Amino acid sequence: MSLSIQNAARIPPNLFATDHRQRVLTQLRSKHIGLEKYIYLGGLKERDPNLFYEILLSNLLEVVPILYTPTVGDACSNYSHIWRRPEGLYVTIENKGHIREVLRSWPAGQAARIAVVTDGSRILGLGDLGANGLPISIGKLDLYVGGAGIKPSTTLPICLDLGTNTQRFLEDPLYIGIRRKRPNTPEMDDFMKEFMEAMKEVFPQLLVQFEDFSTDNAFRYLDMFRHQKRVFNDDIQGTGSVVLSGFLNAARLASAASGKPLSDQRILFFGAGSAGIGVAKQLLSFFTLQGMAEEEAKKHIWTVDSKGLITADRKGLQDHKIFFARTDYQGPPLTRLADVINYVKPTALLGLSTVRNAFTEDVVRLMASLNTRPIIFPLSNPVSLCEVDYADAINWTNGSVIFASGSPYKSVEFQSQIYEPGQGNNMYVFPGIGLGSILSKARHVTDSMVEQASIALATSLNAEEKAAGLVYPRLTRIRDISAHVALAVVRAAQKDNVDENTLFRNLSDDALLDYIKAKQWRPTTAHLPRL
Ligand SMILES: NC(=O)C1=CN([C@@H]2O[C@H](COP(=O)(O)OP(=O)(O)OC[C@H]3O[C@@H](n4cnc5c(N)ncnc54)[C@H](O)[C@@H]3O)[C@@H](O)[C@H]2O)C=CC1
Ligand SMILES: CC(=O)C(=O)O
Ligand SMILES: [Mg+2]
Repeated sequence: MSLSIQNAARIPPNLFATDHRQRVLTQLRSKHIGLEKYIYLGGLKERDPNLFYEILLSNLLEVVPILYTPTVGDACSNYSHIWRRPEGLYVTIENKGHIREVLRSWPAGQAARIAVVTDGSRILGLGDLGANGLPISIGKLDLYVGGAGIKPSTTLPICLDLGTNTQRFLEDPLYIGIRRKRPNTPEMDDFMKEFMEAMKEVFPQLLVQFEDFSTDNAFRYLDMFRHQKRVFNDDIQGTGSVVLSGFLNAARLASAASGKPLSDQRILFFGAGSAGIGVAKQLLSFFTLQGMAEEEAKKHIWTVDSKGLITADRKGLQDHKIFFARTDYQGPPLTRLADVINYVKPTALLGLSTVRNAFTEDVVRLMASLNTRPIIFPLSNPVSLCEVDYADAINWTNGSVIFASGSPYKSVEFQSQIYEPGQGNNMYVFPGIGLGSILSKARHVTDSMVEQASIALATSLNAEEKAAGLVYPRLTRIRDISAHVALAVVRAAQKDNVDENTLFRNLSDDALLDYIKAKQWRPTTAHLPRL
């Protein structure tokens, strides 16, 4: 018997590709725990990557919350226990001195175009998970493939294993990382410099997305490398971009309801870490795009951290908090959120604090009493750390809230009406920022590329989405949206003269959009399991 006949005989006679897709979905749906679904999908990706991406693309609303927030949070928290096979690259502090060789071991070699790199020190809002952080890099890259059509073989998930300061992992016999505490700043700086140099040498075309570094290091390494390398920070820039976008649409809805000018927005940030300050800086554009000077725009933004309203007279203020520290508040420290709201009278309350249910009934009702349509964005991930649940926000505002959360919520029925939440998550922009940067071979990711991505997303709502009062487009359109975002990113790269690939300069927008869409990788359909 020939080998091919032997192989064919291993496929059951009545196996058809369409049925098999349904079989896979049935198997997935038979699992009732998120983490089990995550493990199942990981196995599917290993067995049949094509089918995995097909299932992802045709069931985005069901599958994204498993591969990404919230379930990826469980996967990271438990990664040492659920680990099955190598899925990405670990570069450890012990590799210092020969990081190039470690990078060269990546099977796809120079084909890599996009790497998501975490050091596991602040995974979502779950803290220092050390080497368990790898699934966040994998999940983000699944969205690059699903959302933007980046070819799977060109993606590179990396976890930098520099140790962990979380004692329970150091004591866990199954912990997969190096058993040591994290290095001090000079040691980490040396490591990061060697790592980034080696990345550029081994993968000259590669764009690096920094992900879930603890706040100080997030700002530090973005500042250190952004003007030398192809790199951006998703938590600072990606989140800034996506929230500006949702905010542009939310402010229009609020302004239409109140009759007040758009520029009257007063924005209160609850949480002032990499995400909070990253978003606050990007939201300055909301005002400057309307012609306001930056100094004036800054006056429309207040920030709160675990010690209360951030004021310039506070001792030992971390560097990243200084820019928005208020100089105009005199009085005792304002530590209760309700007191800060009574003082600031915000039109918008944005949560990036990791504090579950911090937006209590009092707080939400207070926002509703101050505004016809209060903008409330509880953006902390995963759902277990969200500042307020959607159903509560709808109930406590009698349906008037304009809402977007970091992790997904289901629609809510209130007084016989269905309300649909927005999801203000950087997943709406990083795939398009990456795609546009890769296609234009951008030397750097400039501020204008990030801002234009945001505007492209904000203007991508179709008539039906606008009529439904949404602030973000539906996720099911993510491929199309990412293509529009990528187009805006390419154009901004050209204006900033950072496009090494200048071939697109003479193309019309329509022609370039067609080109981008044609470049999007798609899984082949109607196949049977591989032998
Ligand atoms: N929706 C999205 O796309 C994104 C959401 N995030 C989420 O944002 C959250 C924060 O991330 P980072 O800024 O990097 O973390 P971080 O830990 O640096 O920042 C948290 C901030 O919240 C403040 N805070 C903590 N407890 C508080 C309390 N009781 N009252 C007031 N403020 C308090 C801290 O002082 C700090 O300023 C995480 O949950 C993360 O998942 C981050 C990036 C993107
Ligand atoms: C969404 C994301 O990047 C975060 O929560 O860190
Ligand atoms: Mg992140």
